[in-house]
Amino acid sequence: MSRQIPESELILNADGSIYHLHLKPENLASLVFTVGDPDRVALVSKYFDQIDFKGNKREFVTHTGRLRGKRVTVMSTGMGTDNVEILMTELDSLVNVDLKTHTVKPSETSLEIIRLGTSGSMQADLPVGSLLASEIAVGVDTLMQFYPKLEGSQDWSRLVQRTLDLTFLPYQASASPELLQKLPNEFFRGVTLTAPGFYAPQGREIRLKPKMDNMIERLASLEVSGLKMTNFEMETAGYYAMGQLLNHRVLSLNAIVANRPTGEFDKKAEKTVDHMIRAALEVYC
Ligand SMILES: O=P(O)(O)O[C@H]1O[C@H](CO)[C@@H](O)[C@H]1O
Ligand SMILES: O=c1cc[nH]c(=O)[nH]1
Repeated sequence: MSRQIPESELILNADGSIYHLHLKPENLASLVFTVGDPDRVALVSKYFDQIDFKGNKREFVTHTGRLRGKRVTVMSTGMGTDNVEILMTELDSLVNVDLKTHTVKPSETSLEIIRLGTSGSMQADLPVGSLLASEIAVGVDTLMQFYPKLEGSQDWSRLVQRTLDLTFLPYQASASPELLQKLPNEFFRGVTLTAPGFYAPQGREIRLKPKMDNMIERLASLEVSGLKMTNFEMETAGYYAMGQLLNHRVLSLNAIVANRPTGEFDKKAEKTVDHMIRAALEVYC
């Protein structure tokens, strides 16, 4: 008999749904698209053939339905890896924990989770309007200081730690190879820096000057095994690390809406995001 998880650790709402996501197991499909912005959920589910469930709590808005006969969920997460930790843990609990007995189920279920997010390019020749799949992500947040050590190469983590003179070791994790290999060639492949903020942690200056000079140039010139770092966003490394630890297949797709070296923002960002959504639904549904 596995450990009984205290009700203060696996918290359920009065209706039996899981604490933050406000979902019951039957509300979730095994293919889950995630977006940061709650308003983007409907921009994905409008392409479903039918929507059978709608729910929301805080920044977590969920629609579940069917597309071409396949059951599919889309949900929003808000911004940042702190939200991703909640999302991944509660999604995992919905499929791998018996919510009635508060015990881990004897057999494990693996979800397919695909992030459809926006991102800023670090490379002048990765223009706004492009689509990019994060092959590797490096998290410069401290989430993984609290979880077991990740398997696999941490070469990028050490290089980024030295380059940014960080007092802690960042973490590195990869996309699901099965999900990645299904993508058409119009998606660039890249190495993504997951930042714990949008402004100084991505080298932006409004009134406050980032502590670090030339952050974008420094990161963009790094190379490991012939790969360069390509883009900034705020969730992917959290997804990949939690996915690896919990055995779910995860892929992060990015609509490039800003080019940091050229200073350009995508005037057709909504179209670029829609293009990414349609391409992803075509491949995975
Ligand atoms: O467009 P989303 O999915 O929110 O993703 C990106 O946009 C937000 C910042 O504007 C961060 O969440 C970042 O990761
Ligand atoms: O530059 C960008 C654009 C979108 N999201 C980010 O996190 N950074």
